[in-house]
Amino acid sequence: MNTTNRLRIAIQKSGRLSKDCQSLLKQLGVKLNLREQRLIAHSTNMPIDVLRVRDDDIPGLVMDGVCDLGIVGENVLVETQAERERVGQANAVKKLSKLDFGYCRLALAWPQELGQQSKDWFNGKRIATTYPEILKQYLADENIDASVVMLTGSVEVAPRAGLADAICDLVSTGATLEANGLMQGDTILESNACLIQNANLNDDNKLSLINKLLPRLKGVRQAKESKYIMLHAPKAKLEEVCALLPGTGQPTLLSLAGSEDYVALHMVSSETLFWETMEELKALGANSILVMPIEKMME
Ligand SMILES: Nc1ncnc2c1ncn2[C@@H]1O[C@H](COP(=O)(O)OP(=O)(O)OP(=O)(O)O)[C@@H](O)[C@H]1O
Ligand SMILES: O=P(O)(O)OC[C@H]1O[C@H](OP(=O)(O)OP(=O)(O)O)[C@H](O)[C@@H]1O
Ligand SMILES: [Mg+2]
Repeated sequence: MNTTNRLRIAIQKSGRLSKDCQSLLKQLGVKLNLREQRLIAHSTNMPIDVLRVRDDDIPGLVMDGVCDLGIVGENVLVETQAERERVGQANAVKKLSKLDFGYCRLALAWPQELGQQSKDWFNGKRIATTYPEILKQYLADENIDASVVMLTGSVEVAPRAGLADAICDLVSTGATLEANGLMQGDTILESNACLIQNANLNDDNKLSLINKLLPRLKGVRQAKESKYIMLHAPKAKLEEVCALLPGTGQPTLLSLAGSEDYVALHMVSSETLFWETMEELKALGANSILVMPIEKMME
C-alpha cells in the first residue's frame, strides 16, 4: 500500500503515452522535475509524486494501492483486469476519465496473400498476441476454436516467422500491418488512454487533491475542443452573421472606434469555424475574422 501522504501517479516511462502524459500533467498545473533515468519525479508545487514505469505495470500498481492514480491504455487495463480476475487477485479500479490520446484498436490480422477470410477460418489456427485474456474472451464469445500464442513484442512478425497463422495486435494508422504484409480483420477492442484511481482510496487530502485536478482536466479538454472567434461584422447583418456562428454561446459586441456601421464580435465556440462558414461570413460583409485556440477554460 502507498503510505506516503503525497499523491502517487503512475505514468508510462517511455513509449506511446509518455509525452502526452507529461504534457497533460503540465497542463493540469503539476510542475515536475523530470530527470531521464529517475523512477520517481517529485512535483515542485503540489504534493504529487509521479512514478515512471512500463505501461503493463500501471493497472496493477493502482489496483494494489501502490499508486493512487494511473494513466494507461484501456487495452492494458482490460487485459490486466481479466488476468487478475482469473487468478483471484484484486482488480478493481475507479475509471475517472477517458483521455484524448493513445487511441488505437486491438484487431485481428493475417497474411495478405490469403485474401479476405471469414471467422470460421480461425478454427484450428494459432493467433499471436500480447493480449491473451482479451483474445480468449473474444474467441469464446464468437465460438472460435483457435489457440493463443503469447508474445510480449514484435507480434506483427509472428506469421512470417512461422510462430502463428494470424495475429491480434494494436493498430492505429495500419502502417505496421501494411509493412508486414498483413490484412486487418475484426476489431476486438477500441482503446484510449484513461485515468484510473485506486478503488479503495480513502485519504481525505488525496481525494480533495484529485477533486481539484478533475475540473482542471475537464477544462483542458473543453479548451482543446473550443475556439475563440473574433470578427468585425456590419451592424445591418448582425443577425445573419450570428446565425452562422457555431455553438450556442452569446457573442460579446464591442463598438469599433471610428466606425458607425461595424461592430467587433467576440465569442467562445465549442467548435471550430470551417472555411466554408468563414467564406459565408465574408460574403455577408464580415472581415478581420480570427479563429484562435484556447489554452485553459473554467466555467
Ligand atoms: N500506434 C499507436 N497509436 C496510439 N496509441 C497506441 C499505439 N500503439 C499503442 N498505443 C497505446 O499506447 C500504449 C503504450 O504503447 P507502447 O507501444 O509504448 O507500449 P509498450 O511497448 O508496451 O511500452 P512499455 O515499454 O511501457 O511496456 C498501448 O498500450 C496503447 O494503449
Ligand atoms: O497502426 P500503426 O500506426 O502502425 O501502429 C501500430 C503499432 O504501434 C504500436 O507499436 P509501437 O510503434 O508503439 O512500438 P512497439 O511495438 O515497439 O511497442 C503497436 O504495438 C503496433 O505495432
Ligand atoms: Mg508494455
